[in-house]
Amino acid sequence: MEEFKRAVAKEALKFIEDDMIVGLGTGSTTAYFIEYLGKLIMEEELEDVYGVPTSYQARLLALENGVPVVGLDEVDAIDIAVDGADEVDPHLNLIKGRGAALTMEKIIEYRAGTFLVLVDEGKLVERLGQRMPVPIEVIPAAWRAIAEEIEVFNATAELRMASKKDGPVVTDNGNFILDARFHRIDDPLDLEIELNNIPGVVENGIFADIADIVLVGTKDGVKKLER
Ligand SMILES: O=C(CO)[C@H](O)[C@H](O)COP(=O)(O)O
Repeated sequence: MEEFKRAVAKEALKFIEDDMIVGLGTGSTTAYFIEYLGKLIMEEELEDVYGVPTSYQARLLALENGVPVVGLDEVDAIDIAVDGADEVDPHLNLIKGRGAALTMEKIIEYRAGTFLVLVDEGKLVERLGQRMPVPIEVIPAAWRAIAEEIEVFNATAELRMASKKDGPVVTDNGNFILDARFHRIDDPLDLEIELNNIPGVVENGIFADIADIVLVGTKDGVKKLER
């Protein structure tokens, strides 16, 4: 799997040109991309490329690897955003947010000229929710009420607990994460909108209709899927 991640991260570099503003995703696959991007910038093979991080993780990695960072409010536009995903369906709808960075990821990726997704073939599914729950970022005070309300969608939601901290995961925005398992997701776009209509929901991890290109690491090399 690490080999596939490195392969798609390398392939993603072909999409980056001088003078680009690049949205920097979160997770282990994007970490390779940030590392390789930093190398090209340090070797002056790419000039005037700036990264807009989607998380503290992406920001720290960018700084560590020599990718200059700017905030979303400092740029006029984002040329391309590069990020991983947890599931990809045949229409290139995604589930994201295992790393709890889904809100900033969606804010940046929605606005990118091109949204490029990097996955290995194990992330391809016939239907979203087949393997992974849908992460939902919620205002802390509302977590229990929202977890109960989500049952209306034939789903169960669990508060995500931290592993190196006592208590729940707290996102970069100071919120909690609910991981919701749906019996069946027939219409990802509809569910994405419905979930965001619940008061107290900040954002959810369904990314319907926004991925432009998905690079898939397979044992036969990197495959390109386009919408
Ligand atoms: O959505 C994410 C973080 O919020 C990640 O992009 C997603 O979980 C994929 O991560 P990885 O590349 O480590 O498998």
